[in-house]
Amino acid sequence: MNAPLPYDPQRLVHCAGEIIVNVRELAERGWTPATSSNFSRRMDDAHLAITVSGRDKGRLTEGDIMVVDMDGQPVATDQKSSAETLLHTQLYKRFPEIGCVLHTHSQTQTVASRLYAGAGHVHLEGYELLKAFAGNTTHETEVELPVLPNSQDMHTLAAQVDALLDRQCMWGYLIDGHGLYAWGRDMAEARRHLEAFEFLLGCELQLLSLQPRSHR
Ligand SMILES: CSC[C@@H](O)[C@@H](O)C(=O)COP(=O)(O)O
Ligand SMILES: [Zn+2]
Repeated sequence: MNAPLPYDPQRLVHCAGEIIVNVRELAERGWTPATSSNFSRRMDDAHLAITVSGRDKGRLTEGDIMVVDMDGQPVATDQKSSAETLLHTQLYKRFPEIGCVLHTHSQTQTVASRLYAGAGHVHLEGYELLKAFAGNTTHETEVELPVLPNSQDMHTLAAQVDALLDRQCMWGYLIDGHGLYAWGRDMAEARRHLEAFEFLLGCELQLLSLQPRSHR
């Protein structure tokens, strides 16, 4: 007889369904090219539902979502979770209120990460859409979106993220030449944050391209 699952299977069905529906829409916008990107949803205090590594994120089905514990270990499956699982679990472990982490590779995010890697952040100020970030109530505010150097070593990346989180409250970060991580208390909030970053980065890139070369 099989051992009982340490999580609620109905919760997995619910979380996987949310991931599949939302990620399909993000993929249709071209934000998950060539199997890139990864997505997760907190199931309970000890488990998250996360995409299996290497899958085409535009065609996810229930079999492409698996369960890992807060140390990133697969639970009741021999599938391999996202290569970037640690960047998800570190957020869930640190912030019990976080319920969803979304990582995408749109062209806007990738170009912005290259342009602002030297500065180490993208400064966003004066936009009405800054109110999309939880806690902001006016456009008269500033958000610094950090840009981290890329690494294939997840422990190096996670250490950089932890150092940033020690210093500032944030809802996302860019990785140079790579993409964007954004999160929130639930899927709707994480998606709102992701879409807001995408829109604001697009605005900044367009403003830059409209500036005369002498002012750049
Ligand atoms: C296809 S290249 C992108 C990957 O290296 C990685 O950055 C990524 O986002 C997807 O990795 P995955 O292991 O499928 O979660
Ligand atoms: Zn990635």
